Amino acid sequence: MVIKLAHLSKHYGDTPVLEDIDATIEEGEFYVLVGPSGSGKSTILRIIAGLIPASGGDIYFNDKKVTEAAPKDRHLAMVFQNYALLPFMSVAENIRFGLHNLHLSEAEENDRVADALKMVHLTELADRKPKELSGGQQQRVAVARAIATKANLVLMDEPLSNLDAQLRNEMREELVELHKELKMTLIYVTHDQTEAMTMGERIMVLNDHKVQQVGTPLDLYNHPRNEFVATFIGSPKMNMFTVAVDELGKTATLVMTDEDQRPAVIPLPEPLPAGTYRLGVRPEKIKLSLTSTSAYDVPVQVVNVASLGRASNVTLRNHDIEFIADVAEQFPEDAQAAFVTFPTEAADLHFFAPDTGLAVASPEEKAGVSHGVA
Ligand SMILES: Nc1ncnc2c1ncn2[C@@H]1O[C@H](COP(=O)(O)OP(=O)(O)OP(=O)(O)O)[C@@H](O)[C@H]1O
Repeated sequence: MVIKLAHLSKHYGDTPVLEDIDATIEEGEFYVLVGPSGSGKSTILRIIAGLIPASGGDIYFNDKKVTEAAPKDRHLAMVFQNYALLPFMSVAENIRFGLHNLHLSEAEENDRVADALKMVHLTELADRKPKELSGGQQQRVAVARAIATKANLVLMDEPLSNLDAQLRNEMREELVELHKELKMTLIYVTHDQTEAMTMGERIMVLNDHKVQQVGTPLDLYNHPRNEFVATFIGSPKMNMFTVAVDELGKTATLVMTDEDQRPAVIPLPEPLPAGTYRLGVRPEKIKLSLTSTSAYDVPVQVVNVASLGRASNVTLRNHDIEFIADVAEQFPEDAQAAFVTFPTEAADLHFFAPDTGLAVASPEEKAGVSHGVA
């Protein structure tokens, strides 16, 4: 099923919740809606399901307009955060209950329940009541109930958020596998960018009632089209600096309030018009060493070393600018001072206009390679 959202909007009274949302979700795609709390993700899902009306715009399923269609006529399945299992019914009965509206023969119902149970590895627990299951098992029942309907479109709203970290990881992998097997169109809501990045084939990033960017995980990571996406996607976050590009457009200097040390000057791989920019640099692109190694490195104070075992996230300060280097080694925890080298590859330097927050197009993008909005 191909889902199209055209100029979708929603407001409650004067309060806007969604503004002009455009998207095409392809047949069989695992499509993730991600954004901070209140950005309107669940509202989009509920409008697609027909549970709430849009204030404006249209929805199409395979080119058929369904904007006004009743939920039962949309033939989709939904998995909610709270699972919504019926407590007095067994696991099998809960799954069967989801088939009620499809008017299948009893034999067909039995087959679908058995198949769904097998797919989520719950055959053994078919006769248990939900309260006799762990959180992860309850989640599996909710997923089984959705897949037993064989709906071409499945909507999931933060389905893993009640699970502990390890179980959440396992369930992420299981859902990705299940989707590969069943190939239904899946629209998945999460506020967790890691979840979006690990699961989604394409991701819509929402903020401030609007679509910020749509792309594959690597599109968003490598080519964020604005400062919001740049800092929302990735962990630890992309570092943001205010820099001044010189008259010749050949260097960017970190703008600092305290001028008594040597400023950080970054040679630019490609010239930029002179002026003030916001510069984003991913923490793993900042080189850190205990001794000075080049004319371009910058002395920094070490504020904190967070050891992850195989890597360290090191918080650094230069004058009043704090930023993080993510180094693939165990950095000495007692280090007080170090030297950083900023990257010099164009791909690792993300420039944004300070007023609009929009990415300053690289020559590649000017040549027409797009990392589009919708
Ligand atoms: N019935 C309602 N009346 C008024 N405002 C509402 C109503 N339902 C939702 N909102 C508001 O709409 C905005 C978007 O809500 P929505 O649930 O879609 O956000 P979300 O991105 O899914 O957030 P979360 O991750 O917290 O669930 C919020 O600011 C919310 O307060």
